Amino acid sequence: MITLDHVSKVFRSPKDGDVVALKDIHLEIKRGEIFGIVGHSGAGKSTLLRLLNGLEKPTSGRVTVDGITISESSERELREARKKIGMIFQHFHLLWSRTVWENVAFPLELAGRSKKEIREKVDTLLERVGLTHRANAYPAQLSGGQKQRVGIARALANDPTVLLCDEATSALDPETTSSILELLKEIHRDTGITMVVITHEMSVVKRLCQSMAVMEDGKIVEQGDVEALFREPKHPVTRQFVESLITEKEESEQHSALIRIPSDRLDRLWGLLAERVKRGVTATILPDAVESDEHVALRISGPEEAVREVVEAIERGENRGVISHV
Ligand SMILES: Nc1ncnc2c1ncn2[C@@H]1O[C@H](COP(=O)(O)OP(=O)(O)OP(=O)(O)O)[C@@H](O)[C@H]1O
Repeated sequence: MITLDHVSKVFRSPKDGDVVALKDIHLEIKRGEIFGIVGHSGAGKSTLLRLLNGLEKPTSGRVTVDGITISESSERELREARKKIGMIFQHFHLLWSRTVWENVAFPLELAGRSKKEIREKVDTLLERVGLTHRANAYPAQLSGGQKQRVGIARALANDPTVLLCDEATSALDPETTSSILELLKEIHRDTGITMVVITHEMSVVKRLCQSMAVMEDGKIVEQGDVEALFREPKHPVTRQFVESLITEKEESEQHSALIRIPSDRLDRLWGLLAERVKRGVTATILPDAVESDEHVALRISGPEEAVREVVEAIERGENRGVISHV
């Protein structure tokens, strides 16, 4: 569906000299796939995406999208090709003086569709993204998530075969991100559209994409199946991205309970904990919270379910012992 064949891109600037944004990229994205491209800032992700809709031409190599050689197309051919390549952006890029309805109608007007066609299509798209009730609102009156829904409806106006997503959820809070990712998944399920998703958030790749490429310094350093790359990341940059997600997840899953027990019960507590340590439960004695030599305060930490089990077991087995929850 999408092929980049030995593509390089050099930006020539008389002031700053040459900037090599992409170096000998070879990439194939299958029809109907959701493909993630991750990398740190400046890795070349946006440049790669702009090559796919012909906003930039490669310095060398060939870019093909759905049978059209984008890298060799004329401006007129590109205008035609872009109708089939929708794009959504981090900052939405909506027309502020037009209503939601008029924003979605815009690409259809440009494509010369009849008024009736436009009316039907816009109504269907607004329903699809759940914004029928906001049709007459202006972008400034919408939440971030609603603005991105308008962006998605507009991108789908000409029934594209490819949807390019440039950091589409990076300006949104976690809850809104989830709802937009859900919407993109539904659209993919319903239409089979090929999606290219650029992001620096591994959680987005994990939830949305089937395959991915990791970029660094203008090159693809690793690519493949998302599950496989998460299971066995080889390149240090991939490992760094995977670890960033694990840390994020672990932090959100860590729970702790503070309890106070008689010191002479500690031995029995360690016995009880030993069975659970492999499930990620840890216990730390809190020296500052010790009120007397007879009692000790502990922090039990780990996954929520496992922490609850330990605390319940202490309460059950040593109910005379646990004085209180601190
Ligand atoms: N029009 C341009 N002129 C000169 N240099 C450019 C231009 N566009 C991009 N670059 C340079 O190319 C390199 C890759 O930039 P690009 O925007 O593709 O990276 P990115 O991975 O998308 O980063 P970010 O996430 O910060 O947007 C950078 O060094 C950037 O400064």
